[in-house]
Amino acid sequence: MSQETNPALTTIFVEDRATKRRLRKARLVVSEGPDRGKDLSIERERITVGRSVICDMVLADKAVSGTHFEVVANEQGFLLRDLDSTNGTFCGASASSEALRVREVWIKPGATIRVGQTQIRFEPVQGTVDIDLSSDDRFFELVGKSVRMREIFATLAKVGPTELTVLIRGETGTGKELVARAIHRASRRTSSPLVVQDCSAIPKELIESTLFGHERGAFTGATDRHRGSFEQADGGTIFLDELGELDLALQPKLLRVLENREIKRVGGDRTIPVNVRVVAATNRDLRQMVNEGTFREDLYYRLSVVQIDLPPLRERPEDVPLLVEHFLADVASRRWPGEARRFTITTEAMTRLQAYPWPGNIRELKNTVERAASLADGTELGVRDLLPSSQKTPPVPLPGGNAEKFVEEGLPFKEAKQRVLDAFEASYLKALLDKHGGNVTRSANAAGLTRYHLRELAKRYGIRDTGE
Ligand SMILES: Nc1ncnc2c1ncn2[C@@H]1O[C@H](COP(=O)(O)OP(=O)(O)OP(=O)(O)O)[C@@H](O)[C@H]1O
Repeated sequence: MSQETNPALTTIFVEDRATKRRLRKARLVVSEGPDRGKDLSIERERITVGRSVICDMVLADKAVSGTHFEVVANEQGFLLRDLDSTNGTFCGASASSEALRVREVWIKPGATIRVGQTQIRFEPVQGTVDIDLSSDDRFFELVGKSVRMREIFATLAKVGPTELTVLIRGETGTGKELVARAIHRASRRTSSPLVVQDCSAIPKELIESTLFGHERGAFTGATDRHRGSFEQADGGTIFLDELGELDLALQPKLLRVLENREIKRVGGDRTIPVNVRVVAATNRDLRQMVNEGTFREDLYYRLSVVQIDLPPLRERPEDVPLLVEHFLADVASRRWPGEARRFTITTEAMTRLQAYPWPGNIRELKNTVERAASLADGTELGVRDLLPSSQKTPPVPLPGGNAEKFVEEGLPFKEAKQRVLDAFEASYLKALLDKHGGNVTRSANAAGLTRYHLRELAKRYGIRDTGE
């Protein structure tokens, strides 16, 4: 992958402090194909092109996938990334040169992109777009000083007080629930309830009645009338966590609530109006699921009015010191209430924490720091105290048998489940890739995963593949 030197995003500093980001404008122009003449100005950090209405540039070409490719602007340039399209994305320096099928490539002005029967030119445009950064290092309970987090804080400050539906995307432990809480607290709904509903934690047959409630006698065991999460959240906010796990059959019902703001209890025929703001989160790429037909396009369209992409902690190590300080102060105030005693941490230990990739993100960092501080004899923490849990303890053996241990340790359900899942995903992927000689295409086919999803997982667990 050859790299462009001209950054698409530049950070502007005032006296050592990043104050805003500047995006170099560019545009995509369709030069051949059914949509000839269509163009899209790139004025955001990420744009998607494909046949689906959820895309920023919608193409009519039948040989183009639902979400075909994206262009991401960052400090290195504009990155073109194929989104696991069926017919591939091809790129050449100009229309006449031989185009190469690409998975990820830095594109330069004048580059020609071919998808299906369509040819698109990538062109520079005069001018820039300024992206605001918050001047604060926190937003309600969220802490972070990195440019990416302060950009998110600025967005949250803007969308919080509105009624807009928000979709939060991020790996596990990146703070999606905390973002949802912050949105609720920044809204005018803050004196009404925030109802948190983890869609992956409810058995399939109960999800409809959990969300929308049921009438007495609606099904065996429904001895009383039950108000669902939407009714409970009336006047407030509902946070639908792990939305990617929501059964396809239930998705039209959720869509109806978003469109009409009314629900029907299971076993009832009365429509009940609900005044609820919806914030949803997922650790999956829902665009990809739309492409695969496992997530409804119209529902995604409704949900993604505002999208917040939470970066993994390994991409913002500059946030680690502030987070560590925040968690240590928390433990100190619990351990020595009313006293000024504080924990400190050696420079070497902090450097190690910043260098570690944190697959469990902030949740893992928080647990590591809190455990070390709770067990420490003194107030200075060194490298030995702070070895991340995953480096200290042997990998968790697969399910069964361990549940009692988790409970005994007082591990929250979510975290215990995550540990087992992580261990499973890592060993499954490793075995899968080993079996297929590191070949991604064959491994993905054998496991019924998309190449894109498989590569994302491999990246997360630091498992090497051949890239084929
Ligand atoms: N920016 C942050 N500042 C302070 N604490 C944070 C931040 N982000 C996450 N945390 C803490 O890390 C833990 C995990 O956060 P949270 O539950 O919001 O993550 P999540 O993305 O919703 O995880 P999952 O996908 O597993 O549901 C929580 O204890 C939360 O308080």
